[in-house]
Amino acid sequence: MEILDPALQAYLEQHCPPEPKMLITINRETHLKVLKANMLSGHYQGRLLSMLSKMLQPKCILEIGTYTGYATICLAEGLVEGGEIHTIEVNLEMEEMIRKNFKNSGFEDRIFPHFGDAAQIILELSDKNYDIVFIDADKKSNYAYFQLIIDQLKPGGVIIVDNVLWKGKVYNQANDTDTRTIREFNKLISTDDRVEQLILPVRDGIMLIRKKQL
Ligand SMILES: C[S@@+](CC[C@H](N)C(=O)[O-])C[C@H]1O[C@@H](n2cnc3c(N)ncnc32)[C@H](O)[C@@H]1O
Repeated sequence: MEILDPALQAYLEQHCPPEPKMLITINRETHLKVLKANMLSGHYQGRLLSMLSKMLQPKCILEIGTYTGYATICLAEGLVEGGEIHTIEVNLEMEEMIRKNFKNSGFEDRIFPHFGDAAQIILELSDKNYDIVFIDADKKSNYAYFQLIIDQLKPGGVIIVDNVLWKGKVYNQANDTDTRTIREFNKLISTDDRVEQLILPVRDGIMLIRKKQL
């Protein structure tokens, strides 16, 4: 899932804050016990999520796609006093590990895990107003999630979307369904007047989407 030169990636990791101990444990355990461990955000991207969260000082965050909870904890690091993060995971087999990781994270009282299909659970959380939304689940639903949550995103709030460069395929000749879907998503966002957006060439491509102030 890397588009960057591995030597550059290693250099970036050497020059960012160290990975907290708890996250090293989750990272290692995910690689040992869970399939598709490359889905986990990892050290550098995790520190980016943490830094963005600390800069935005969110009161309420939504994450779509919990996996083993690594990014949830990174995002929780920036919550203001009394803030909360809701995170949604469809794979019920992950529940035990997710709950254990949150219990050990030091943020247990602020993290609210939800288990089920994101499209349904987003509707159940319709009373929330978000400062940050991290979209990192089934990529084909990215635009549906964007449409579902945009009205609940506060003006100035930020949506972070993972994997928007799709291993570099979006800007190459690739024409498979997944690549076309992500290309279309990137295009739709770049022509939406409600937001301004920027793609960062981090890991597999991170899009920052900021909702304009009214
Ligand atoms: C890329 S992983 C998330 C990684 C995590 N955000 C991190 O950075 O460590 C994607 C997760 O989304 C979950 N997922 C896929 N489709 C979903 C859906 N419709 N609703 C909720 N979760 C979904 C998958 O089961 C998987 O655990």
